[in-house]
Amino acid sequence: MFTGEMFTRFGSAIGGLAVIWAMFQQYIPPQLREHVERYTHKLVSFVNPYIQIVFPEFSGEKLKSSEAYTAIQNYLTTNATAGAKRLRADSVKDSSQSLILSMDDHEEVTDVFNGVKVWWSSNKTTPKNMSFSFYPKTEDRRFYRLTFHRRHRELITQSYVKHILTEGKAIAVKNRQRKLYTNNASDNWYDYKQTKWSHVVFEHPATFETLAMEPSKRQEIMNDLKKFSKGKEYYTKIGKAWKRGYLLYGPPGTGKSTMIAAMANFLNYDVYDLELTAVKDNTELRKLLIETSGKSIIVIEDIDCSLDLTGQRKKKDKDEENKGGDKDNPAKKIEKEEKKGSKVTLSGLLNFIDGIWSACGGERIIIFTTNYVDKLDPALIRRGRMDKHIEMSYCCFEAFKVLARNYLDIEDHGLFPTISELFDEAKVTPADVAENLMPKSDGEDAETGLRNLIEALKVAKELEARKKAEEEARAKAGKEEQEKKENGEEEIEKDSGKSDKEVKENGVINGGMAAKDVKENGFAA
Ligand SMILES: Nc1ncnc2c1ncn2[C@@H]1O[C@H](COP(=O)(O)OP(=O)(O)OP(=O)(O)O)[C@@H](O)[C@H]1O
Repeated sequence: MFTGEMFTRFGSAIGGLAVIWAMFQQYIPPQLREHVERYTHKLVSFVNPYIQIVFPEFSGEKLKSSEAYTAIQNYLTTNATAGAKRLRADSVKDSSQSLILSMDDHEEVTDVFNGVKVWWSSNKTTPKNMSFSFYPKTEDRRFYRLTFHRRHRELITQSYVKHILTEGKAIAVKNRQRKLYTNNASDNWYDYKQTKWSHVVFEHPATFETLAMEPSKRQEIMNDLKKFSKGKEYYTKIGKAWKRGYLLYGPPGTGKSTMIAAMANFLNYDVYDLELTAVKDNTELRKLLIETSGKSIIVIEDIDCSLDLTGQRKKKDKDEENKGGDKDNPAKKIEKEEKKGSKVTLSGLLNFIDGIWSACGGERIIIFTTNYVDKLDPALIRRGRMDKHIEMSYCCFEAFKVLARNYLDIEDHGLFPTISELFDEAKVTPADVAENLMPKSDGEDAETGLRNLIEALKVAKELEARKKAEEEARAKAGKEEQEKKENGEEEIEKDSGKSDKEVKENGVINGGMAAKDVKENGFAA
């Protein structure tokens, strides 16, 4: 127990030390002071069994932000701040809503690794008389200090520090604000009309859980993506660039864009939405490719409309040109040039997908989408380039159940059997189904949505039946026409056979008659 007397003694001892320290600072020459301080430190560390490692926020000659510091910050924020009493809240760049909590200055937390306890403290120093500073905004030098017992030196320096850095980096990848990039023409005068990536925060809510498609197909895609994202060693082993191409095809509204968002969220990748028509030429395309980061999905939507990439269309254009069509029609020519807008060629695009540059910068997924897969040049989508072809098709009952869960919060309903039957005969896209299920007013119940859908399915079924009947009628008419043609030809053949016979028997063809006449009458017709 402290008594009043002890407090007094303690106070006067501290006061005495402070006076000695002040005199030491003032009267002892700097060189001697340095020596004294050095030996004091040595003495203290000899007696003190604890070791300390300091991780400064900025390091190197150019005072670059230290990766280790950031990794430690992430690690401590996630794993150790539960024990901290004073936290600092910083807002996240590009997001007005998220905050990052980290240890406040001079706060200390503990961590345990393989049963060994360590101490982390967050500190800062403010250098005096800094006339010029490399530091952004502040002159404070922040650092983390790790303290541990010297008997664990090997474990901490060799395993724990490595563990912290790996974990911290993984947390950074997980927590990072993902971005959606698109290529726009630059506003700068010096590179006017060069396209550049610009970005916004990627915040699409689609996931594989909310994606309406057949469950086995969905699982197959998820497995494929997982295998790819963990396949660094495998790709190195087989000597192939770490990238994968997906072709998503199907009618509008079947969820191609939604699938891309779900893939990006599943893998935690950035998305580069490449507008090919805005790219000037192959060189610019390559430049854009090099600027993309790893862990990203590069998307070219509606590839069939993006460029004149199909062999057939090229051939058609050539034929037209040969006929002189566009040569004589300047307006048409200009219109065609404007439509082209870009000089990116098929070979330029193939190079983009699997040329030597496509291997730089880490793992990437390239996705093409199209509503008309038949229009694409087979070279563009052959396996190896577009490794996986995914058909996004009309809604089936299984896919509907996902949408019912998403939109109406129901797993089952008395109307489901009716809906299931209708799906067998009606072609509707998931977008149509979603639109019908979405409540139109507050308080609208699930049954109203389902009944709306049933009506829409009935209409679609009728349409489908009418289309089928029309097709059948057209096919029948075609067949009849063909038969008529064949019969007609037979008749003609019959007729012509008869006349041949007649000719043989009567010699009544012009030439024959003429010959006969000549013989009989002595003149030629
Ligand atoms: N499979 C699906 N799962 C969940 N929602 C879907 C699905 N398909 C479509 N939708 C809904 O329909 C809307 C349109 O879908 P999306 O844009 O993904 O279709 P798309 O096939 O890319 O169409 P387009 O070819 O016209 O670009 C989405 O916002 C989504 O709400």
